Amino acid sequence: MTEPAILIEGLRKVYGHGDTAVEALKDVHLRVEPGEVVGLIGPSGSGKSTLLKCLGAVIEPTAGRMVLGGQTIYDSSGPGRGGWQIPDLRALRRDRIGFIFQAPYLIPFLDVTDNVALLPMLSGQSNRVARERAQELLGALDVAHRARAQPSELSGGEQQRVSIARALANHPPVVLADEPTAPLDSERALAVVRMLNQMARQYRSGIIVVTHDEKIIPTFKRIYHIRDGRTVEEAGEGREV
Ligand SMILES: Nc1ncnc2c1ncn2[C@@H]1O[C@H](COP(=O)(O)OP(=O)(O)OP(=O)(O)O)[C@@H](O)[C@H]1O
Repeated sequence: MTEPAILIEGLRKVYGHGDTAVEALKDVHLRVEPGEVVGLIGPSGSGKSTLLKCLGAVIEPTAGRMVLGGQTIYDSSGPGRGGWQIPDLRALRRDRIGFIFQAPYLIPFLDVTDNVALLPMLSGQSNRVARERAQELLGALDVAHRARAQPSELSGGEQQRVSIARALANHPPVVLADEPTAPLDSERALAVVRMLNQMARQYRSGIIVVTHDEKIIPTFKRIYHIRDGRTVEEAGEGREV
């Protein structure tokens, strides 16, 4: 059996201490295979952002285990006192996790190619390799013709496609997408989902999409519902897009 792209077991996160402590995640279990896109759905305050922040190594969980691309990154029962199992969390975020947000957040003074090539360059790839990767991804996402444009010259949909290319530029085993389709109309929202599925298959990434968007929820084959800090897995409709 292949290693899952993402494996989370018994994840718990408590904010604060004593009387004011908030147990945002109580017992989260989740598994995403390479090439798979899963939905993460839950009401406001259920713990979705907290889970993404733990997975993205932005905040430290309180207990449990997280494995990304076969490597244990956090284990509260791990060696020593338990906790993070890798020394350089910044390198982990840069090299192994792609982030897609509701807004594209492109760097306004870099052109489209440089926006995508920046991360591979920061990870030590040569200029030539980083630009080749950027061109390949821009082609796959149908924005190659805008490669030399500035972000301000692009439509909203084009900017979002460039932000997807940027998230995939280091071929990360894990991509975390936080409400990536919220501002888009139905057609564009479904196009983004189609691209995420295609990119997941092509680069063998596991993708988690946090969403409230009724337009795209029927497209997931598997959905994790999070309620009151606990996850429940459910088969989705898996509608073709
Ligand atoms: N930094 C923090 N300090 C204390 N409590 C927090 C902090 N961040 C989140 N919480 C609490 O943790 C719980 C889960 O919050 P979280 O933001 O993860 O939910 P969410 O599902 O992402 O909600 P939304 O859909 O509204 O963004 C909530 O009760 C929230 O008030």
